[in-house]
Amino acid sequence: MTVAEARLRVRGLGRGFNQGGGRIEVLDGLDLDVAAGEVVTVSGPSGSGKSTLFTLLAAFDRPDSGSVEVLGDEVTPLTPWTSLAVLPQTMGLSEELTLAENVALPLRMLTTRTPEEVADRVDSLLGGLGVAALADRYPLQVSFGQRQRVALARALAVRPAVLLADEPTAHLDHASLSTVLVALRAAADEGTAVLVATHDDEVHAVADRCLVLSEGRLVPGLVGADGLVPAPAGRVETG
Ligand SMILES: Nc1ncnc2c1ncn2[C@@H]1O[C@H](COP(=O)(O)OP(=O)(O)OP(=O)(O)O)[C@@H](O)[C@H]1O
Repeated sequence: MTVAEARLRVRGLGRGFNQGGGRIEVLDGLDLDVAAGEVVTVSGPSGSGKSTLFTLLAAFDRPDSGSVEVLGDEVTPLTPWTSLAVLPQTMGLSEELTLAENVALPLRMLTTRTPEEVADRVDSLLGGLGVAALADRYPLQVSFGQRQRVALARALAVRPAVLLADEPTAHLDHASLSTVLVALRAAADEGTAVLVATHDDEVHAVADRCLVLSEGRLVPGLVGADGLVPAPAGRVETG
């Protein structure tokens, strides 16, 4: 993958923590490229460092070493959602706004769409994720899984260059899961580079590459619902 092709480019990422009088290096020279149009999954045993990695990729924390770039620019807390949209496990929806208003917010703030165009995009996203009927409710008036899909709609609203999604299917039934898989795949097909932390075999199945966090680096493979399994031939490449 060339520099121009990689929308998300991570080099030599390092992060360690002091623990019990010693120090553990959770990420140790991690490299990763994700190109436009790719869905890449990251899995790993509990404690392998997935949250640490996503926290650094989203610039919620600073690495000890290495770099994270989106579209050639170092990621910072000010990187706009049009470049890097983040779907954290906590989702971060505004409780004072309806679900439709939550999805409309980044469109209003970051794009020049007319109110009608914003409404159309919101309808389309909520419809695609099966939550259109809930548009006028507030986040605390819907289920966790419904909030999760609205948060995904909001993250995808501005067609970001890169989407980071942390366990986006963790609380979904099969029908809801399917809508999320379709939305992730559609976002990639429209050009977004999608990186998903997941242990869900159905997410692995729609991914272009599956990577496992092991000893502080990403290697081909996946950790699914049944634990660590070899990567399916032909679908997994190096990070
Ligand atoms: N702020 C911190 N201080 C000390 N140690 C930390 C800190 N944050 C994470 N760690 C340690 O770093 C390691 C990786 O943690 P992390 O939360 O990234 O793992 P994970 O793969 O996301 O785990 P899980 O799947 O259980 O959520 C763990 O050993 C954890 O105890």
